[in-house]
Amino acid sequence: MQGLTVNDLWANYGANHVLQGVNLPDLSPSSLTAVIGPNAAGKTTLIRAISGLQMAKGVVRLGDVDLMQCSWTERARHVAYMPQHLPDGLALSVLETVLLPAQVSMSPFAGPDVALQDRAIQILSVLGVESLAMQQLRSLSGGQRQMVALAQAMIRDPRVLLLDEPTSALDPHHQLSVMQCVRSFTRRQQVIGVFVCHDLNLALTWADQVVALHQGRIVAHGTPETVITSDLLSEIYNVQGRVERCSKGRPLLIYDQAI
Ligand SMILES: Nc1ncnc2c1ncn2[C@@H]1O[C@H](COP(=O)(O)OP(=O)(O)OP(=O)(O)O)[C@@H](O)[C@H]1O
Repeated sequence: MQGLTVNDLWANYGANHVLQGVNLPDLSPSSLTAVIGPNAAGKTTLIRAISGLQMAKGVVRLGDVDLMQCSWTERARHVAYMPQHLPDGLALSVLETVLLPAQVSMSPFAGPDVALQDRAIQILSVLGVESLAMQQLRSLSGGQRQMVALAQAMIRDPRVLLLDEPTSALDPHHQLSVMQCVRSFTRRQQVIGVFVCHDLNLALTWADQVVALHQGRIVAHGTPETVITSDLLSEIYNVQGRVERCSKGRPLLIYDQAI
């Protein structure tokens, strides 16, 4: 099985050293990992560095493949990144937007790929937004655009799926359906899933493991309940809080106050 290895990863914006030797635990196929941490901790930079969109130094390997040495196209075949927001001003329909990255490597003279279009519709339908297929992207709400961005990443059939706050604009129903969809996609296709989130209850509920990033360094990793603790909340978020059990026995994070 082709696990993802990230070791000693460094990235900076000028004098701002955003990632300072990040070592992730081994990320295995079919697993879902949440990256948590306060604002400006470096979470987006980390997953962009893994995808190759952000310049970085260090080790990023997928099984035997050294992703740092791959061409951009080869890296993009292995790794898909879903941004927090799709760029504004794209004069494309939803279907065209979803198909765009999957068609980049095709000849401009190739006819329409019907199988790919069917697959795009099928992914939109799993996300519950197939009725939007012919609408213009710029006419959609923030939450609808977020689901289109997810469909765009999924259609590429990546080995690694990197999601930047995939549910931040979604209502509770769509948060649940998107996370169910992501989890079944990673398990069924043996994909390595990584999502950045600020909603720690989302991490407690959906992640197999959690990585906590603070000031560009990993300060904790492990199962959700071993990482998301009162101590961690006060240490990196300056918040007093606790993990309780709901009536169904599931862990639930309660925030008491800012410190
Ligand atoms: N394009 C950029 N140019 C310069 N500095 C940047 C750029 N993008 C991010 N930074 C800086 O890098 C640091 C880490 O940013 P990053 O977006 O990775 O953090 P984050 O943990 O994802 O934050 P948030 O939770 O607020 O989204 C911040 O100090 C930010 O100001």
